[in-house]
Order: sequence, then structure tokens, then C-alpha cells
Amino acid sequence: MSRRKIVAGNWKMNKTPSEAVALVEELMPLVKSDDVDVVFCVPAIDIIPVVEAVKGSNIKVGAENMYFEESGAYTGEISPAMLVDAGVEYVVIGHSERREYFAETDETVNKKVLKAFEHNLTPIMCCGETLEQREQGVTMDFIRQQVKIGLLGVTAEQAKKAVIAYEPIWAIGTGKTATTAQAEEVCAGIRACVAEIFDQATADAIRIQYGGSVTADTAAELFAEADIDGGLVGGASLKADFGKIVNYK
Ligand SMILES: O=C[C@H](O)COP(=O)(O)O
Repeated sequence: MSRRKIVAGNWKMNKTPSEAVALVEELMPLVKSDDVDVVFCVPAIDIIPVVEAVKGSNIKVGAENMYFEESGAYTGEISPAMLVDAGVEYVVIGHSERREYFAETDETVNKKVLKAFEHNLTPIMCCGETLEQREQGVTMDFIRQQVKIGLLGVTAEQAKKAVIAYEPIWAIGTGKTATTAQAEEVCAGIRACVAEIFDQATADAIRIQYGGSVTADTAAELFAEADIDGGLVGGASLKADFGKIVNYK
């Protein structure tokens, strides 16, 4: 089963609006690829200028978060309709930094995933274990729970269009990439879990990324694996290296 690769940059809390436009202008000529979907997931305040800056290219814009209500008294939050109106097509949901620093849970992740689908936004739903969980031998148990709760109430047709990002927490921003075998093992386990929840056709269609210190040097080997359909890239998405990751072949 061959799935189209998807490489998304997660800029995290980096780049002011003017810096964002300058970065897009630097990266645009480097990330041209007919074979790979390229997404820039950017801070909320950068969305409008970045959407404008990528016009005419194949690059899609993603948000790093959104709220699960339509509108109302939720000071500081951003609604799915706001994202859609601004030209956003993807939204990162449940990144481990959101879970750790902003108390997101599998339940709020699930609400956000459902709301994203309602608005035709493609969720990039994140999951991943801590080093302690890996050492305790419960990696797959933990991730299966994250995936199962995160996808509660999602239809098979919706799930086929979703993206799941496997990001071992111990590999994020640490320079410590999971080995290709470790990444593939978990991504294959996630696909098996999706097959259990839905069916094989859904598992074959859903795209699963690896994230965690992906670099221009590690991308080719990781993305060659049967169950790794691209990457969610943090640090390296803020520099020219991102072009090499997109053109990993
Ligand atoms: O969303 C991206 C991940 O958290 C990975 O970040 P990193 O590539 O800086 O390790």
C-alpha cells in the first residue's frame, strides 16, 4: 500500500509575523516536491501572513492548536471556523507540549479531533510515550490508549483522511532520534490499532508520521519504512534543512 508522504513543520512558539514571512520566502524554493505534501504549522498570529506568502505554491498551512467549541467566552482561544476562514487546512492536535504544559488530555484531544473534522480541517493527532514508559515496557499500551480515545466517535471515512504523528517525548528537541526500528515498530503498532478500531482499508489509508529530532540526515531512512508516511519536524523546520527533509529521496 503506497501512501503519499506528508512532511509538516511545527514551528512551535517561534517567529514573529515578519520573521515568518521571511522564513517562508527562504524555504519556498527549497520545499518544492510533487511527491510529498508539505505543511507549515505556524503560530496563530503568523497564519494570515503565511497563508498569503505561500499563495501560488503547493504548501499548505496548519495551526498548532485550536479550541473545540464553536465560539463564545473562551478568552485567548481560536475556533476552527477562524482557522478555516484564514485559509488553514491542517491542525496539530494534542502535541506532547500541549499535554504537558497546557493540561490537554486524551479527552480534550478527542473533542478537538471531532471538531476539526466537522470543519473539514485535517487533524495531525499526536501521540508518544515518555522515556519512563518506554523503559517500563508500556509504550504500545500507552499509545494505543491515546489513539483509541483520540479517535472515539470518528468515522472510518474521516479517519482515512487523518494524520497521526508518533512523537516519543524523549526524542523531542533532544537531538536523540528514535532508531528507525523503534519508530517503525510503533508506527506499525498504531496502524494495527487503527485496523482494530476501524478496518484494514482505514489502516492502509491513514498517514502516520514520525516526529522527534528528525534531521536532513535521518529523514531518508525513517521515511523509507513501510509504516512511516513522513515526519512532523520541529527544530529543523525553521531552517534550510527542511528543504532537504522534504526532498529526502
Ligand atoms: O512537532 C515536532 C516535534 O515536537 C519534534 O520536534 P523536534 O524536531 O525539534 O525534535
